[in-house]
Amino acid sequence: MATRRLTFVTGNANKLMETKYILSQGIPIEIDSQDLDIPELQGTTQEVAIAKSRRAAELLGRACITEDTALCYEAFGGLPGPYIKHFMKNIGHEGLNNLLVGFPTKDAYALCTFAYSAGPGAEPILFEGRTDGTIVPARGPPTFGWDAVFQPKGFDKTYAEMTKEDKNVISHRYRALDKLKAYLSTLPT
Ligand SMILES: O=c1nc[nH]c2c1ncn2[C@H]1C[C@H](O)[C@@H](COP(=O)(O)OP(=O)(O)OP(=O)(O)O)O1
Ligand SMILES: [Mg+2]
Repeated sequence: MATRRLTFVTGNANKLMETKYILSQGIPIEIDSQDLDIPELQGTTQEVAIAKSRRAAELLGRACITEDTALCYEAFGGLPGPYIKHFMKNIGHEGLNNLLVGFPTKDAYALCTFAYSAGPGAEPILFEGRTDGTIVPARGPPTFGWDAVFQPKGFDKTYAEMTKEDKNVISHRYRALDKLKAYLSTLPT
């Protein structure tokens, strides 16, 4: 099978690393990356993902993938959702816990939305992956975003405490990439 090449438009080195790792397990594909400054709109996770994909393909001038990660609190009807980056930056792990003081449920889900664009003007195609979990006081290395405060359901470790092999077979990103992989394998290389 010929190796497919695809550009991942992202400024996040950890996302890129996990994505390369997960995709390398399935299909012959080479991912390069471009860090383009793309404004992220407000809206649903799908609206945010579609707008980013469209703009990335326009700027790049060819096919690409983009990815948006949301962290959705059940107690807040899915917020912070796609705005988690700003919450994380401004209030940190402790703040992400403190938000939930007084709320009956600490349940949250991580939602990954990959978007594939065949090129400028093409309609983006979305691939979503969701992992359910709970928000807990930080445990594990603070290397990647909110990994230390998210404990997936059925595990006694946070994402940050898990090995990459373990996180990358149950994560929101893995589940979305599983669908993207299946789609890519239907396209000509
Ligand atoms: O598996 C993850 N485990 C923990 N934290 C994570 C994960 N995946 C994304 N994150 C963080 C990064 C950022 O604070 C926010 C998503 O924001 P998001 O706009 O999608 O990412 P970004 O701006 O860093 O990179 P990009 O250039 O691809 O938009 O959640
Ligand atoms: Mg971003």
